[in-house]
Amino acid sequence: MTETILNLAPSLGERAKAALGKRNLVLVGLMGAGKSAIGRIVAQQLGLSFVDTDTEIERVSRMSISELFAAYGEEEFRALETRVIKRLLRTGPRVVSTGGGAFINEKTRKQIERGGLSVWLNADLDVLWERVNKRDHRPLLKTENPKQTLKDLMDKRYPIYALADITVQSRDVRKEVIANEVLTSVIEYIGKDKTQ
Ligand SMILES: Nc1ncnc2c1ncn2[C@@H]1O[C@H](COP(=O)(O)OP(=O)(O)O)[C@@H](O)[C@H]1O
Ligand SMILES: O=C(O)C1=C[C@@H](OP(=O)(O)O)[C@@H](O)[C@H](O)C1
Ligand SMILES: [Mg+2]
Repeated sequence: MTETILNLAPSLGERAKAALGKRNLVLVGLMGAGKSAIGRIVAQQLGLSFVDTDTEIERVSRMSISELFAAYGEEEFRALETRVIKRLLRTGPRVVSTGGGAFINEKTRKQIERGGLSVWLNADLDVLWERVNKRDHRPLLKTENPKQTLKDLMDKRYPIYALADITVQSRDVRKEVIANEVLTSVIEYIGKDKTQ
């Protein structure tokens, strides 16, 4: 006779979802940190919808990020990014993976602070470089020395990413490992935050 053993313990995703309640989860960090890739997995585990802000911007504008930068410049791109993120946060809860510059823009950062829990995927230069140098769709890295550009962006942006609610170290391990660390950190952070 076969016996079915039911595991009734809540999964990591279920526990993190209960902790998160109605809040959005917003991934921030530099290009190549894994925001888009990890956000998708985290959303699956939470049973929430997933949106990558660059993908959403490309959908509404019917242009690629590179085309937008070329046609309208970074300032216009940032204004569009702010509007898109505001709408996505208002219509959540969901997992939102932002583009690397979003959290650096003060207006967008305030929206994220109000509208969700932010997670910085921190990573060192070699990890980022290894990942971004395989593709060429990032307009800010179309420079003579893209690795140095990435380093300059790290110096400028890391103090600001550090303002995020939670930091998780992105590194050379399976994506699922990082995704689980994000979920565990959410549970720990909300457990400690007695104001919620
Ligand atoms: N933990 C990981 N291990 C291996 N590859 C990863 C990991 N996280 C991300 N990647 C890969 O690195 C590249 C950049 O990741 P992506 O999610 O696009 O970064 P971001 O959105 O932060 O710029 C993608 O090809 C992605 O599949
Ligand atoms: O760091 C930035 O300013 C940018 C990062 C990109 O997103 P990823 O961080 O997902 O590559 C994209 O939004 C755009 O190229 C600008
Ligand atoms: Mg991305």
